Amino acid sequence: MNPPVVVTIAGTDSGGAAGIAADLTTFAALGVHGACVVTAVTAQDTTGVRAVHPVPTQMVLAQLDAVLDDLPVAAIKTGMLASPETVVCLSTRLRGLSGTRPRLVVDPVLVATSGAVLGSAEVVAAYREHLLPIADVVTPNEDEFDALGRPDLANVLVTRGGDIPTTNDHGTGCTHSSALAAYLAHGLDRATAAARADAFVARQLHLSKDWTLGRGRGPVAHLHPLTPGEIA
Ligand SMILES: Nc1ncnc2c1ncn2[C@@H]1O[C@H](COP(=O)(O)OP(=O)(O)OP(=O)(O)O)[C@@H](O)[C@H]1O
Ligand SMILES: Cc1ncc(COP(=O)(O)O)c(N)n1
Repeated sequence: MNPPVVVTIAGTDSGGAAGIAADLTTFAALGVHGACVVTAVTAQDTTGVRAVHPVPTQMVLAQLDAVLDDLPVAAIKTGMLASPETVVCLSTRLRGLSGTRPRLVVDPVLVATSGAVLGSAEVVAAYREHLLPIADVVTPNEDEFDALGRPDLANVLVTRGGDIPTTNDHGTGCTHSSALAAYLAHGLDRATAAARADAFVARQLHLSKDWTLGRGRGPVAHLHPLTPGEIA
């Protein structure tokens, strides 16, 4: 039987903790086929974001069209969208889809765990006007919820960290929203998918809580460790 297909529309993180790397490994862990549309390349590590190179909007749309024209997409997750044009054009494209529209999870990545600002005021305005109204679920953290003007919408699910003591939390928001999209693609309702996504992230944070990767906020584990016998 075919796995459900989920697309992430997001940026890269050269340190492998957040963005596309987190999304695709989370999809693999949860049994969905992952496709990816790259919106920006970041030079980033566990300590911060050094540089951002946005992908031109036309190239973002070309990637998305290639995926949508060919694959039976069950769910889409958006992460860092990098420019207001990309937010607006993407929203227009998604709103115009005919047939059964894929479930849409919008993680409005505006502030990184390191504190770096990843979305300008223009990006925020484009989210509010164009993307939030068509999302099934929007998953801002507290800072992003504030930046968006605390929208009073039924589809907004504010994420609030948790009580696992760890500083290895770089990529948790990406992992969480990707898990939510994967569970929706498997056919779960929103409340069940959200509860499962919380449980998945908690388990992954436990797996990586004692890692000492990098000098800053280390990556959350995205996959499950294989036993030595399974690897060799
Ligand atoms: N320390 C923790 N203990 C338990 N669960 C956690 C912890 N940190 C994060 N989570 C889980 O991960 C989810 C996302 O976390 P959080 O809101 O901190 O992400 P973020 O990286 O700030 O999000 P974004 O991608 O929107 O910037 C939370 O809803 C929660 O389920
Ligand atoms: C490319 C990219 N996408 C998303 C995030 C946010 O993730 P986090 O909030 O864990 O820093 C990031 N830092 N980089």
